[in-house]
Amino acid sequence: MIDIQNLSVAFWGVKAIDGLTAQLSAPVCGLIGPNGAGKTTLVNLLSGLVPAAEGQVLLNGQALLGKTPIQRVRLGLRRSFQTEQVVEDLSVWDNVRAMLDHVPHERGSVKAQLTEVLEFTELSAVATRLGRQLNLFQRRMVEVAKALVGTPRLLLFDEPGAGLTEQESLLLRAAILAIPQRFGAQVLLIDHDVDLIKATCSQTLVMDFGQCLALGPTAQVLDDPAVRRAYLGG
Ligand SMILES: Nc1ncnc2c1ncn2[C@@H]1O[C@H](COP(=O)(O)OP(=O)(O)OP(=O)(O)O)[C@@H](O)[C@H]1O
Repeated sequence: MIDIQNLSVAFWGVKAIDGLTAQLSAPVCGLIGPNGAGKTTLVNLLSGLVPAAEGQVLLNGQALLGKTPIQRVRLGLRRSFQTEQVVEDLSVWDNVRAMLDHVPHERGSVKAQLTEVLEFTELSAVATRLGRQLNLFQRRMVEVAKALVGTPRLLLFDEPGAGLTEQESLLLRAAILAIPQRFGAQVLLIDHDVDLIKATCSQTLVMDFGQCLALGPTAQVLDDPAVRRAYLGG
């Protein structure tokens, strides 16, 4: 559960997030909005990369703001970036294993955990392949696998579907949908692919000019005339 209370983030006096209040409780939540709406700023704020000017954010009841990025990782917060952070000279196995050096891991042995997340992300067959030998989809799935090791509680996925083929997008969709139950983590998904949002997110927050334009069940939100005007061009 992400509880955002009256949150503002400013860059040089310009408010990228402006008094945002939202309770995101669904297992998979969508975050959409036009370019410049403040979506990436919100993810950066949650991960501890930018400070808040005011407000509060609670993750499962625990205050996030004021904690360092690594303290947030230890609380179970994980994120993927728009540009994948795969180490080119490390194998898939070692890319994911490197993440385990930084996170508490209680679920069985290292080997068992890596085997589990590589199987879940359909990367077992390429576990020994180097980062630079992977295609875009495999690189994206390495990001997902890295987010799943340890004890994740909240996964922030920033446009994981961008540039994927329809078939790859379907595989990603199935993985995202299965995460909450299989790993006990909530997912916050930013993507411009409305079909991906519709298929995976039961609750969606629409941001515009750093504010909440709409929040609620995804189908209802996407039908909202204000959302259609601001974002869907209808
Ligand atoms: N580091 C920064 N310095 C100054 N302004 C910034 C910075 N980061 C973001 N902004 C501004 O904050 C606003 C929100 O940007 P943000 O990247 O969060 O939007 P977004 O919704 O993620 O957009 P997109 O869909 O294009 O990724 C924009 O006006 C942007 O120019």
